[in-house]
Amino acid sequence: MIKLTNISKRYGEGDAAVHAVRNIDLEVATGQIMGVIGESGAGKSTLIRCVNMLERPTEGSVIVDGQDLTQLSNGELPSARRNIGMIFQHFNLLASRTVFANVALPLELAGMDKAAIKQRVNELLDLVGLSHRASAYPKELSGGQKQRVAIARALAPKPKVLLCDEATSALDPQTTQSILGLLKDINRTLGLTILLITHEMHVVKSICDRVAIINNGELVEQGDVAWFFANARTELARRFISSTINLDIPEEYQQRLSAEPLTGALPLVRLGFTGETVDTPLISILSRDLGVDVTILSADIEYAGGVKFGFMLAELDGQPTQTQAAQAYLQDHKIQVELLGYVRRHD
Ligand SMILES: Nc1ncnc2c1ncn2[C@@H]1O[C@H](COP(=O)(O)OP(=O)(O)OP(=O)(O)O)[C@@H](O)[C@H]1O
Repeated sequence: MIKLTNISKRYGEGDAAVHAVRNIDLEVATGQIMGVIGESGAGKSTLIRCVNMLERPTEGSVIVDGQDLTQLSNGELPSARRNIGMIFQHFNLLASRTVFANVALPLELAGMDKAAIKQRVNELLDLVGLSHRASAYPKELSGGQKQRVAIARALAPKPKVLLCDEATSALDPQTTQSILGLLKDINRTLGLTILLITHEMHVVKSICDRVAIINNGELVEQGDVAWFFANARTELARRFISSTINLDIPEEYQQRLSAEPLTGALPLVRLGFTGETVDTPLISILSRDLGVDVTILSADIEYAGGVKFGFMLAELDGQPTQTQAAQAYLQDHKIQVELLGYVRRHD
């Protein structure tokens, strides 16, 4: 649905030039939710604004629904943009218009007749749960409600793609979750393709199917969300991931941890669950069939991108041959096993 090929965007010329985006290739399939994550200044806003030509890329092509937008003149862009809705961090509602009139605006501009506008706006307000606030003004709404109005307005021309520019960054955690839930619902019910940018990994984890990381204007890594959480290669990606997962080894265990398998010390392992992990009642099997007791120190197992993934820190208690067999069993079931060391028993 969206295909960016070799996109670069440079602001300014010569020594003062800023290369905000460099040689990015990115594809978002129809019906998918793709998240682009990066730190401040990485080039996220520039990239997403290139998708609807709010910024014209210096190089590369932007194909949305089969149409190369870089080939269109400024006069041809408005009609192509009807296929592409956009929402923003600060909502960008018109303060002088009611909720109803804000949502109606793109339909008025498209020349739709009044009765049809009324019907469509009412449908949209129903979809975003704001029918009861149709005659309110933006200043009378909460942040979450304002973003719902912005979503309804973006959906009014029935776009095939929705671009979300840090759409939840100005909202508190609970409101963020409700807006993300709404976006996911819309994605499912309308089959809408969504490209979002964010600096928060939990946004990606909550609703995205795929994720791409950008740094210094370049695409660093991309993949399915579940795969990514367990397999990310770069330090930056790991940093984003660990911002959502707390799997530190408790202090008390750190002190008793050694790299060598001292007599009587028990292996401490970090288990990684990915989209490929075979669903298995692993703790019962390790203890019943392999004679290994498992003590879970901490675990963060989540459901994202349609699969379970996450990590677990666990101590394996048994004879060395048994704990080795247990690790082999886990690996056979596509659980990643990282041996962190051996924990001495209390003196
Ligand atoms: N209109 C502009 N003129 C000149 N430089 C710009 C312009 N817009 C962005 N930049 C520069 O391009 C780089 C990327 O900015 P961009 O806003 O795309 O990053 P971002 O990842 O969205 O950051 P943030 O999360 O802080 O908004 C930055 O160095 C920024 O200063």
